[in-house]
Amino acid sequence: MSQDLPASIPPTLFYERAEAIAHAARELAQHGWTPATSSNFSMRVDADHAAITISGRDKGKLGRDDIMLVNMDGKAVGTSSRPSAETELHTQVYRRWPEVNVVLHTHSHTQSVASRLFAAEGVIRLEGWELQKAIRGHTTHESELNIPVFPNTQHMPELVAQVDAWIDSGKPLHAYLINGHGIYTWGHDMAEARRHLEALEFLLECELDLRRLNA
Ligand SMILES: CSC[C@@H](O)[C@@H](O)C(=O)COP(=O)(O)O
Ligand SMILES: [Zn+2]
Repeated sequence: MSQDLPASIPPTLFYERAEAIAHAARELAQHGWTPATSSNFSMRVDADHAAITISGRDKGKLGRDDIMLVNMDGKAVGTSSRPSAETELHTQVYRRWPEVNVVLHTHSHTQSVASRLFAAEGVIRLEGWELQKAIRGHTTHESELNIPVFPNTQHMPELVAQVDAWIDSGKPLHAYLINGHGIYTWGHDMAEARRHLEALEFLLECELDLRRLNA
C-alpha cells in the first residue's frame, strides 16, 4: 500500500529512515531475535512523526515499503496500512525523550527466558559487568543497571502506564522487558540503539548462565 507524506516531510528523509529500519531489522533477524514475524522497529522522522514497521510483516525480509508513517499518538498518517500492534510503546519513548531517535523491540530466546525468570522480582539488577559501559551514561562496571520486567498485556495503554510510572518515579530507564514477550530499548541514533540491544542480550545471557550454574 502506498505512503503519502505530509508536505513538511521530504520523501528522501522518510525513505532514508525506512531503509535504515529495514536494514537493521534484516540484520537482527539473522541473529534469530525476530522469530515468526515478531518484533518491531521505528525511527523518529520529525518532532511529530515516526517511521515504524507495518504490523505482521516478516522482519527478516523487510524492505522500505514495509515501513509506514505514524504520528506521536501512534495513528497512521497518509496510508491505510496498519502500524505495529505495539506502536504506542514506541511513540511513548519519543514523547518522553526528544533526544531519542530510534526504538527497537525484539523477541530473542534469551530475552524471553530472562523475562519469565525475573518476572516475580520485577527487575533485573545488573552489576559488575564491563559491558554495562555500552549503555549510555554508564562509565564503570561498578554502576547499577536496572532493567524492569513488566507484566504482559495485549492492552497497550496498560503497558504505557507501567512504563510511565517507572519513569515518573525518577528511576533511569534505558530498556525494559515484558514478561514472556521480549525487550524494548532505544538510543539517540541507530548505532546506539543497536549497541544497547546487543549489550543487553549479552548481559541477559550471562545472568541466565549464572543461574544455570547456580553461581
Ligand atoms: C507474532 S507474535 C508477536 C506480536 O504479537 C508482537 O509482540 C510483535 O512483536 C510484532 O507485532 P507487529 O504488530 O508485527 O509489530
Ligand atoms: Zn512484541
